[in-house]
Parts: sequence; C-alpha cells; structure tokens
Amino acid sequence: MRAEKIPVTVISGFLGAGKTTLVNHLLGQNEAFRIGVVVNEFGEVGIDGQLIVSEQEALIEINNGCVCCTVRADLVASVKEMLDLAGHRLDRLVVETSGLADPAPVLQTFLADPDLRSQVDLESVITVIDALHLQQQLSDEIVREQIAFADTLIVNKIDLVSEEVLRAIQNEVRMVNRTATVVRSVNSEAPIDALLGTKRFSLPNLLMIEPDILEEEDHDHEHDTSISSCSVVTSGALDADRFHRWVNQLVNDQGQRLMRMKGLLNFASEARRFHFHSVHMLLEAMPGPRWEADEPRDNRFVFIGRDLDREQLRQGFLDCLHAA
Ligand SMILES: Nc1nc2c(ncn2[C@@H]2O[C@H](COP(=O)(O)OP(=O)(O)OP(=O)(O)O)[C@@H](O)[C@H]2O)c(=O)[nH]1
Repeated sequence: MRAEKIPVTVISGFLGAGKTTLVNHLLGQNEAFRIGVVVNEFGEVGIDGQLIVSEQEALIEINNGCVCCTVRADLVASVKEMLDLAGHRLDRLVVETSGLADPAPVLQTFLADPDLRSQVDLESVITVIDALHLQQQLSDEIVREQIAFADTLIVNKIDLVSEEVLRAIQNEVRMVNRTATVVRSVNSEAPIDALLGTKRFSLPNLLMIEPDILEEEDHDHEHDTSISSCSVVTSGALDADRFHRWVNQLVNDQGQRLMRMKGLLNFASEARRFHFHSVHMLLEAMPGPRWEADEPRDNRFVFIGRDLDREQLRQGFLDCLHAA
C-alpha cells in the first residue's frame, strides 16, 4: 500500500449538466497529476467511457444504475481496482457520479469503508449546474442535495442564459449552500486551481448538513422511480437526414419528459463516429475519432426520462437505419 493517501474529487450534477465535459477539461488541462477516472452512468449502456479522453487503463466505467444505491458495491470495487493497478501510479482519482446520484451515500462510502478510508482522502465535491435548466430542476430533491453537498459549484452553460438569470441562480444556489465556492463556466472550463489540488471537503461541514452520515447503514434516500432509461445497440449505418428529422420531432413532442439522450453513432458514408447529446430540447452532434478498420461500427444510444415508451423509442431509432 502506498504511504500517502490519494486525493479524490467527486463530481456531481444533474443529467446533462456538463460533468463528462468537466472530466475531459480536467484531463486535458492538467499536466501536474496522473488522474484515474471512475465514471458512473445511469443508463445500461455505457457511453461516457468512450467520450472521456483518458488512458484506457486509468478509466473504469460503472453502468446500469447509480453509485449511490444499486451499484454502490461496484463503486468500492472499482476504486479499489483503480488503486491496485499494478505499476500504474496515479496521483489522484476523479469519480463522476451519475446525473441522478445523491452525493451523500457516495461520500459515506468513501468515509465509512475502512479500506478506502485508509487509502484515499476526499479532497472536494464539485457539483456542475446546468444554468439553462436549473430553475426547472430545483424542485427535484436530488438536485438540491447535489448542490447542498458541494464544496465547489460550477454554474455551467452560462453561454445559454442572461446575466439576470445568472444572478437569480446565484441567489437560489446560495439558499441551498452558503459556503461553496461558486464559479461560472462555458463547457465546464473552470480554472484548474479552483478544481484540483486544494482540500475543500470538510467533515465537520458535512456533519452539519447530514449529522448521521457516518452512522447510517444505508443512507435514506429514494430515486424518482418515474425516471428510467432504455437503450439500443445495433450495427448498421444511420441515414443522417432521417435521424435528424426523427430526433428533432422527438424532442419537440417529448422534450420535457425525455430529459437526456446520448449516443455514439455510425452515419452512412462517414469515416468518423458521431457523439450525440440531447438535454431536453437542446441537441448536439459532433464528429469523434475515425472508426478503426477492424472496429465494429455499432450504434449505441441511450434514452433517460420519465414514463418512457421504450418500444416506441427503440423502434424510432431503428427506423433511421439504412435499409440493408
Ligand atoms: N451550450 C453549452 N453546452 C454545453 C456546455 N457544457 C456542456 N455542454 C453540452 O451539454 C451536453 C451534456 O454534457 P455532458 O458533459 O455529457 O453532461 P453530463 O453531466 O456528463 O451528462 P450525464 O452524465 O448524462 O448526466 C453536451 O452536449 C455538451 O457538449 C456549455 O457550457 N454550454
């Protein structure tokens, strides 16, 4: 076992706020540290692992559930696996929790598991806020918890809102968390010094918010069970026009309850894969790396939202494939 404890940064924030964008910013900007990443996604099909630009052996994905509840044991196992990586000296660890995760049980895991406690030191909790959607999300208990437990709050996507909205957000956020450092960003590009290298997490502060966090066997929280996910993994090439027509119509019709879509897509006649995102009505498709010659050109697509009609969504996606 190494002599010094490894600092851990926990990244929280609701669906689509910009957590993975932040992880890439940290990995891209930072030269001082070798960073291991554990990323948790709610969807049963992993997408984020392919979006994160890191050395493969320093990245572990946990899919199909939240590290705060259903896959909590996987979090412990993944962090231990990361710490044990033979000959792979990591300077620090970043844990990206799923957009639906309550941070409290995640923090409890780091503070209560004897093995983890002896090897890692919780440096800070960073919560990314989606400035465009925060006001509609604030009634959600999980969103408030994510803000409450933060040591640093990144108000992200400030390119999409006015100064007036930002001031309102600042006030609302302060009502939930009086002490966190608040920074604003576009594409989660907050200054590195504000993110890594300073111990901001304080157990006494945490105990003021959650006095029994160290005692509880299972932290008492519930997910909104009306939120679920479904996914499609399929080979075949997508017709770009058909896909764009379908997806635009879909967010137009269901953008309120269809909270998040993400995908890795194989468009016909494209040498590169495409990364696709939607957060409510906002859509983005960007070219990613070229497909390798021997790589299966699979499409992976995840839907997350309330009361999803899984079959209709899956079929809608499959209908965008070119006929064989
Ligand atoms: N306009 C705008 N878009 C942004 C900004 N930051 C991130 N995005 C976009 O928001 C979408 C979601 O970003 P991610 O980083 O994947 O969000 P996330 O929090 O990791 O999402 P989940 O893990 O699915 O909860 C992507 O399309 C990003 O390109 C920003 O500052 N401005």
